[in-house]
Amino acid sequence: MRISEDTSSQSARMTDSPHVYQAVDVHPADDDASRGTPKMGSLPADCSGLVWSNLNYRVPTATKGLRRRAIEWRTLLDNVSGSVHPGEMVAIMGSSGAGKSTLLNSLAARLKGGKLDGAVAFNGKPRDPRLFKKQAVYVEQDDLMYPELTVRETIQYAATLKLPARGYSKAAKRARVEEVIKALRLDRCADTIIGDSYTRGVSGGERKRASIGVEFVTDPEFMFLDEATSGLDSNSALHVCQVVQDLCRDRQIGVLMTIHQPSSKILNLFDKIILLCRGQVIYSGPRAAALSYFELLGYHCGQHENPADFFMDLMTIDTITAEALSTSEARIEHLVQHYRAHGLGVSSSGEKATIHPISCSPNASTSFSPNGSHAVMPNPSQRASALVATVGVTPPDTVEANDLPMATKTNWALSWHAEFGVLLARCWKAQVRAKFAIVAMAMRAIIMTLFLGFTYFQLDKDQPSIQNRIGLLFFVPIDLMFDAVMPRLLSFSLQADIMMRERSGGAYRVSSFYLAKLLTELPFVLGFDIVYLTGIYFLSHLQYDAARYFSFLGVCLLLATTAVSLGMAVGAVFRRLPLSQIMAPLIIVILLIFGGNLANSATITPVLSWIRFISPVFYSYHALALNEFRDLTFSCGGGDSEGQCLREGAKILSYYDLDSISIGLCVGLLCALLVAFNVIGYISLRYNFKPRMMWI
Ligand SMILES: Nc1ncnc2c1ncn2[C@@H]1O[C@H](COP(=O)(O)OP(=O)(O)OP(=O)(O)O)[C@@H](O)[C@H]1O
Repeated sequence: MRISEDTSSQSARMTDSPHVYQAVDVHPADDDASRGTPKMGSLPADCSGLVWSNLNYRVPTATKGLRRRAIEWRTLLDNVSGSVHPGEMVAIMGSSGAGKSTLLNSLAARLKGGKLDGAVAFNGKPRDPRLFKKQAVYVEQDDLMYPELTVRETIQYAATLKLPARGYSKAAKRARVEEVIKALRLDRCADTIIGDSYTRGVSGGERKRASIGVEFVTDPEFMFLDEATSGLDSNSALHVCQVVQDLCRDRQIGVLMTIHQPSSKILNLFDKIILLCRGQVIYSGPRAAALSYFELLGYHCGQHENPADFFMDLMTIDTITAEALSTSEARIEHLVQHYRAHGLGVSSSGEKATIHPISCSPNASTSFSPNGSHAVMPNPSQRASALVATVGVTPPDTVEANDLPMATKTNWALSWHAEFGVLLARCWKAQVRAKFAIVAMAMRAIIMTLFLGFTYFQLDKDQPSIQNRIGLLFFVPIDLMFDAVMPRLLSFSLQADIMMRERSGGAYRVSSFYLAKLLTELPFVLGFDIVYLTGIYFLSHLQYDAARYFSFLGVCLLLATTAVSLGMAVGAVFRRLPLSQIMAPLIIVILLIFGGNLANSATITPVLSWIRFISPVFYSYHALALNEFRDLTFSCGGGDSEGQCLREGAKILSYYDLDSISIGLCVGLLCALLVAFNVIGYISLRYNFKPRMMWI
């Protein structure tokens, strides 16, 4: 690439030479003709596809001074305009940090925070949040899917949950899944599990195509893809892009994707490219015309050079030396300014004509002049006004989709019961296939049974056995708490992220997901707990009495259920796995300090002593102790000369301050905590995992 020319001489050439402009008159006749699109000058009434104008996005970056809080704003998108029409595949390119994802997210209404303004239209109208969520799908960079499910099952569940029951019978949904599998060339791996870093599943390219299939199954009109080729080898990347191109052409859907340094083969698949540098456009137009455009500005792409590398070099800010830095900054400034001032060039007749990004016809110049003559959109604000005037886009205030009144929300594809059934089946399938987790739970149950059972083996009814019983009955609730809470965090985090992605397309309700998740966690936890609790009950020789055994089991299982709910609540409240993994043990430790054994509640400051009332350990420990010690008599061994022997169970309970509440009350309050934790978990899941959408 030769980009070392003096930019002032380039400017001079650009502005002085009419020949240059003639050559840059990039109206690919074949493109227009083949698509039968209207020519410039006659803006079609139906401006199909996605059109945006003058997007500006700023984020607050810093506050200055100790007293005065002055917010600094950083501009991430600066007057960005463009369009993607049906059947068109468009790439957003730029170096790292150029703003590619920011632009993609702003168009997909997925930005979080900051200030966005400008105008966006879809099919000639402002985007309707409830419709756009269905019309346009977003394939995220991280392919979040259940690792235990096969490709076919993954796409099938997406179809079942997202395609409306009215209009799609079960057979029609199955047929649609097979169609998608075929279109994405996933036949060979359709029955292979997705897999993850622990379990081998499909390849990276297949995984990406499966992830596209999950979104494409709803037959969208538009597809956003974020870095669809990242992490893939060149062949897989090409394959993914070819598949996307086929979908785009066959279904006439618009495709906008961010891409990092594509190979020349991949680049050639795109109809248009948008080159971004520091949030500013240096080129937006037909891919085929880009090299001529830069050529005429004095930047030559070598014959054997990959054009994508050439574009990347053009956009790279060279920070190696001060001189290189100023040269590259000057080059970029010049490219930005030229693009803003002239668009892509002027017509061969000498009139200025822009192939303007907010064109309503693919690759055609846009003119808003009524007589149809070529005209330039002189400046960004005029372009925005023109878009407003011609396609009726009035930038509304930013709203969040979930803040819309109920009446305007999207209808759910399935009834609550049907949705719950599908989610329950999916969660259950994923749970039973997580063999590693099941084996680990079984091992834990066996090890703890043997360890505790033989530590407290066949307790007598003498004085030392009082301490052992107390220790065992306090330890069991602690162990159940850790065992129920900690493993829940990881699976909850992954599945809640999947839920958020699915809900951003309006797939299902939070309540059905939450209940399905809770109910699929319980059978394994409670099943292994029954084995473990029964083992230690009989090995340690707690009271051999059916009623007492079932009370022991009942209280412990209620505690385990409460703890599973606590685990889900912690995962939902703290949102991020690393944070919830730190907070969960902290919360458990606090609850066990106030569990009634380690600290005497009478001596604790009232500021803290209330914590025992929200501690499931406190209630379960009390209930288990009451269940065991009531009516039990202990021997005093060598006599009771000091009068310190504790003979009756009632006295022992009183001595340890365990007789203040009844078993019934403990059970009732444990149930209250169970409900409270689930309410907290559900509300937090609803708000912390809410897909935040920013509409303009
Ligand atoms: N919310 C935010 N607050 C502050 N800066 C942000 C925010 N979001 C993005 N940025 C910054 O904006 C710039 C553009 O980010 P963006 O993720 O769009 O870049 P990108 O071109 O997609 O980069 P990459 O290819 O490395 O993913 C980056 O410098 C990034 O640090």
